[in-house]
Amino acid sequence: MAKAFFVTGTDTEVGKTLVTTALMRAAKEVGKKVVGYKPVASGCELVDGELRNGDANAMQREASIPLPYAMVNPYAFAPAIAPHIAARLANESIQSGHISQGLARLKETAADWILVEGAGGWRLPLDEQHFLSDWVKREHLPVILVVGAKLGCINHALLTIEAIRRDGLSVAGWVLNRVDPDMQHFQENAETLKRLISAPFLGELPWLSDEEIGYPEHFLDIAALL
Ligand SMILES: Nc1ncnc2c1ncn2[C@@H]1O[C@H](COP(=O)(O)OP(=O)(O)OP(=O)(O)O)[C@@H](O)[C@H]1O
Ligand SMILES: C[C@H](N)[C@H](N)CCCCCC(=O)O
Ligand SMILES: [Mg+2]
Repeated sequence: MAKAFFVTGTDTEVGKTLVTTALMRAAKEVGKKVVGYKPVASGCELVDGELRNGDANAMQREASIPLPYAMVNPYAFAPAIAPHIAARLANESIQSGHISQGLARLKETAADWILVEGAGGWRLPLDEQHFLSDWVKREHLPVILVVGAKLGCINHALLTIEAIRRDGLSVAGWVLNRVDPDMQHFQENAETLKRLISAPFLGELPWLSDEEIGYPEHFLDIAALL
């Protein structure tokens, strides 16, 4: 039976995709078959008549098993805006049942691990009544938190962890990602986060150059997830 993890972040653009693909690569290095799932994506381009998202493309590329695009990303919206607004503009509704069906199909593959990347942060609306976190709750997925190291991230990280746990879910691990190379007192902030976060620390990604960004898995230790 495949093990699925949900990757969330302290915000949008904090490195969820970079970390998700790094986790996929790290899992493959220890012999796991891994696939990725991006249930809801906004910010997509039309390719051969199908809307495609960069995050989902990257996860499709890293998968151990070749998958059709729609299996990786069932909900794709063109504008790079909050997905529930993009859905409304497209006269579509995001159904959590359909997202569950997609996950169930991935569980039927030979994958050992399924890495599910959220959109935005933890409390991401699907419509005016539902959140993506409700779906994660329903699926009982352990959560991996990506903390984008920038001023304000301590508060965002602690509140996100509080919310995940109040939702009855576990924080399987967290990653510190240096999204801002110019952050002042990075080390002191990192020490504070490590002291205050009581969940397995999976590693720290430095600000990566164009050459290094292809190998982000070397900064992670996935032992706590195995
Ligand atoms: N450690 C890093 N070093 C260099 N560039 C980084 C690093 N982390 C993230 N980036 C870059 O920052 C951008 C945002 O990262 P990423 O797309 O992984 O964020 P995200 O949280 O998945 O965003 P979204 O909410 O849109 O899904 C990307 O261009 C990525 O390559
Ligand atoms: C387009 C962007 N990169 C993300 N995929 C969507 C982020 C939505 C955030 C919604 C919110 O919480 O305000
Ligand atoms: Mg992403």
